[in-house]
Amino acid sequence: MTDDYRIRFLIVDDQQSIRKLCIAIGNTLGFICSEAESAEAALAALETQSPDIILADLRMGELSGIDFLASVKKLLPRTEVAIMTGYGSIETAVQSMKLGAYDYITKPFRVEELKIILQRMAEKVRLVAENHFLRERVNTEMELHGIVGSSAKIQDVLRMVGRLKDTRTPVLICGESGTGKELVARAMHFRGGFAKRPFVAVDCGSLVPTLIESELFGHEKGAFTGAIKPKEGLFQAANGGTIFLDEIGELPLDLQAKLLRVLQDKQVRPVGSNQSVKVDVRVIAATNRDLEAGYKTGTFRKDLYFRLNVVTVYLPSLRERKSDIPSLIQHFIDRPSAGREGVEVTSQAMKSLMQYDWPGNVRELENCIERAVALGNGEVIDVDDLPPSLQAMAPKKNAPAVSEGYDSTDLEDIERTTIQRVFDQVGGDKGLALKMLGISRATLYRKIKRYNIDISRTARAAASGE
Ligand SMILES: Nc1ncnc2c1ncn2[C@@H]1O[C@H](COP(=O)(O)OP(=O)(O)OP(=O)(O)O)[C@@H](O)[C@H]1O
Repeated sequence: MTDDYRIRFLIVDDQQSIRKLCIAIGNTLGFICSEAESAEAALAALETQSPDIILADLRMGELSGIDFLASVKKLLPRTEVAIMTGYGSIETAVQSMKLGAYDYITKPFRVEELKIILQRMAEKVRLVAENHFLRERVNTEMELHGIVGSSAKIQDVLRMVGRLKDTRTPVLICGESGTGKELVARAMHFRGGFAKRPFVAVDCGSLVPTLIESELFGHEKGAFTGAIKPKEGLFQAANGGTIFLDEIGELPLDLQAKLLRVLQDKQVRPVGSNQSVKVDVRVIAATNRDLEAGYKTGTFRKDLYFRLNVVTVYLPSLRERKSDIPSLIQHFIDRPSAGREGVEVTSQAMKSLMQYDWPGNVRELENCIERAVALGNGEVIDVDDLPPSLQAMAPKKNAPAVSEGYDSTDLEDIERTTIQRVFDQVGGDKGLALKMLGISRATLYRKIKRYNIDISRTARAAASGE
């Protein structure tokens, strides 16, 4: 994203020679440059263009540089403005900084000096744009890649997400690895009223033990060797939003005590500081370990367990909800990153996918489908495209059909009943059905046709409580 983002630069100065010089510098930095000879002309130009950065002289015509700056900030709050000033007007330059100018440069300046300021401004603009882009992407992904599944177990989880999305209550999510704990935590955050606030995910299991405290709570300059400047911790970064503490069971006991204090006092103390900082953070913790057994054997603090465990959400393993496998597969095939909408799974391959036990749960299924899509011929996923452990489950080609396990009729039945049940639940609302099934519109229409599903009939049946 950063590489493609070309900065739009506007120079505002009444001296043509300065404008020419600045445009030449802007060009060497790869900017898209434009110019205006007065503040009025620049404001008129802003009606049709929105530069990312502006360099403006302080003394130009009738409108003062300060008024110009104030108008730009009002019109385009994300545009960065630097001020050029003569030697005598440094005070005004300082005033302009207070009003939100990025920096100032005194005339005459050296080319290198101006280049550095412009580069820094461009970097800031790119970072802000990138953050915005990432946030949007996460939101879009949340919309597109919601929690897929229509089994009763996953529907219970979705109901919990709905109930908890706007509260600040600590939540503990329990489930095997790859069952979607982080996805559910993100849904609780991004679907609720705090969605615009930060969501910070921390994998407690992968933090270096000696650095966990400073990572979580920050540190002061000189707090330890290598702490050359103060650093904000992840709790402060999540202020106002949610911190997701994954693999909480991996946290060493001394850190568990410190975390408990943070939860009780709602303040953190950076390493090396004698002052605490207030934080307002909603904690969602997750574990694939049995924490209750942990406190009984002394590896997890009982008081912390009860603090975190105000509400528990249990995520079922994939083998407990095999009926969701077809819609998850379709979801992974259809999503834009796979770029393979329309790929079908052969019934032999589907049979293996349904029989397998999925110890790595949805993550393993996701990897398996990604691999199969990449290896496959672009039209179908067959047994040969699956990992060896799944191929072993498939009956040999040309061998007589096995009687146990799922045959293709079972699979079609599962799919038909799943789609039917979803329509019953949503009362014929195709948009909602699409979300719950996690498949594309085209696939849904294909399946409705193939299974001859009468949506209006099911909707009426649902409405009349049949
Ligand atoms: N119900 C679901 N619908 C769609 N995708 C899912 C679902 N559950 C999990 N996934 C996907 O499976 C992958 C693993 O999920 P996630 O990282 O949330 O699991 P986890 O339980 O937090 O794993 P771990 O315990 O290993 O950290 C992710 O890519 C996620 O998007």
